[in-house]
Amino acid sequence: MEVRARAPGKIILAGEHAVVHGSTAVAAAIDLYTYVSLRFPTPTDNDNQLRLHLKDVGLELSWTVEKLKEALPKLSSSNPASAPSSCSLETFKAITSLVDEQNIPETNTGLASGVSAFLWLYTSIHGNKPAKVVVTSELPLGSGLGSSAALCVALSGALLALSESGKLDFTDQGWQIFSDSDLELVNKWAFEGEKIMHGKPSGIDNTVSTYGNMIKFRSGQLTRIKTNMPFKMLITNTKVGRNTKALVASVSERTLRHSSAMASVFNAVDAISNELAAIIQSPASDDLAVTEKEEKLGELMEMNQGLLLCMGVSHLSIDTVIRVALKYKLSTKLTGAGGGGCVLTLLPTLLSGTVVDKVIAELESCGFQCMIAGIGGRGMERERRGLGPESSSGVWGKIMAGLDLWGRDGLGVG
Ligand SMILES: Nc1ncnc2c1ncn2[C@@H]1O[C@H](COP(=O)(O)OP(=O)(O)OP(=O)(O)O)[C@@H](O)[C@H]1O
Ligand SMILES: C[C@@](O)(CCO)CC(=O)[O-]
Ligand SMILES: [Mg+2]
Repeated sequence: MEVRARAPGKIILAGEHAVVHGSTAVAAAIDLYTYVSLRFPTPTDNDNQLRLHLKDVGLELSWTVEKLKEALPKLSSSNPASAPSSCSLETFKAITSLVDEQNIPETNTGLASGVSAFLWLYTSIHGNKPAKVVVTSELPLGSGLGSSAALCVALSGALLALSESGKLDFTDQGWQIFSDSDLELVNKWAFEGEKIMHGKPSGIDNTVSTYGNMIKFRSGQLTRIKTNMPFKMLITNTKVGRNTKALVASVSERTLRHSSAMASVFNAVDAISNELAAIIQSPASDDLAVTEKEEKLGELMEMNQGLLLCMGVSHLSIDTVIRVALKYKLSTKLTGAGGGGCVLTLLPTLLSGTVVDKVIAELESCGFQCMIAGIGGRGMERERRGLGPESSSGVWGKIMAGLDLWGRDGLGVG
C-alpha cells in the first residue's frame, strides 16, 4: 500500500526570529505544498533497502536494512511512534555518519540536515524496515517559505499513517484532513525533525504547516486566527541562498552580546505582532475601513522590517525589493529567516492590476522571481490510493513525475 501526505509552506507576517526568544509571531499557510509518498516493498519486490528520492534536487539515496541495524542498534521498537522523542547526541552522530556515506554533492551541503531529519523520523517511527520514500515540493527550498517544516510535517504525516503504534485513522480515498489529536502527534514529530535542521526552532513553521490557516504563536502555544480581511501579498524570491540554522544562531549570538538592547527589540516585535493580529481579526465594515486597516498593516510590516535589520538578518537584495516597492508606496518586509530568501509586499485591495504588473516587472528585471500565493489555506493532509505515482494522471501524478503544474519553470505564479 502507498500513502501520500502533503503539507503547505508558510509566510510569517510578523515576529520571525523574535519568536525564538519568546515574542509573539503571526504566520499563515500558503497554497504551495511539499508532497511525500511512502511505500513498503511487497515480498515479490525483494527489496532490502530504505530508499529516499529527493526529486527537487535530483538525489536518490539508499541504505540497506543491515546498515541501518548496525548503525542504529538501539532503535528497534523501544521508541513508540505515539510518543515523539528527541534525537540523542549518540544517535545524531550515527545518523550523521549514515548521511556522510552517501556522498551528497558539496553544492548541496544544506541537504544533509534534511536527510538527517528524514532518517531520524523514519527510523524512530518504522525502525529499519525497507521502504521507498519520494519527496517533491512546489516550494523554493531554503528561501524562507518553510520548506524544511513542510518536509518534516509531510514526512511525519505519511510515516504515522502506516505505523503500527501511532497509526492514524483514515479510510477514504482523496485528500483528507485529520482530527486535532492526530495533527498534534504529526506536529510533535515534525518539531523533532525541525530541531535537527534548525538547531533551535520556535515551532511556528511546523505548527502552521500542520494546522494551516493563520496562527498567532508564542512560546510553543498556538492561537488560531480567523481573518475578516482577505489581503494579498506579493512574494518576491531574491534567490539569494541562506540557511535558517545559521541565521537563528547569529541572532542568538547578538542577543548574548547586547542582551538589554535585544530584549527591547524583541518586546517591540511582540507588540507589533499582537497589533497586527488584532487588525487582521477585527471586522471591516466598508472599503474605507479596509483601506485604513491595510495602511496600518503596511506600517507594522515596515516597523518589523526595521527591527529585523537591528537583528542583523536583512540583506542588500531585500533592500532592493523594499526600494522598488516603495516607489509604488507599497510596504515590504522579509519573511522567514531572512538573509536573502523571500520578501513580502502588501498589495492593497484597491491597487490596480496595472500597478501590480509594473512592480512585478521591475522586480523581475532585477533578477528576482515574484508570485502571489493564496494565503491562509489548508494544513497537512493525506491520501491513499492504489495507483502508483507514475501511473496516476491527476495533479498528484504530475507532481510526482516532476512536471510543472503551471507549465513553466520554477514556482507557479498565481
Ligand atoms: N523538497 C525537499 N527536498 C529535499 N530537501 C528539502 C526539501 N525541502 C526542504 N528540504 C531541506 O530543508 C532545507 C532548507 O531549510 P531551511 O530551514 O534552511 O529553509 P526554509 O525552511 O525553506 O526557510 P525558513 O526556515 O526560513 O522558512 C534544505 O537545505 C533541505 O535540507
Ligand atoms: C527564523 C524563524 O523565526 C522562522 C523561520 O521561518 C525560526 C523559527 O521560528 O524557528
Ligand atoms: Mg526552515
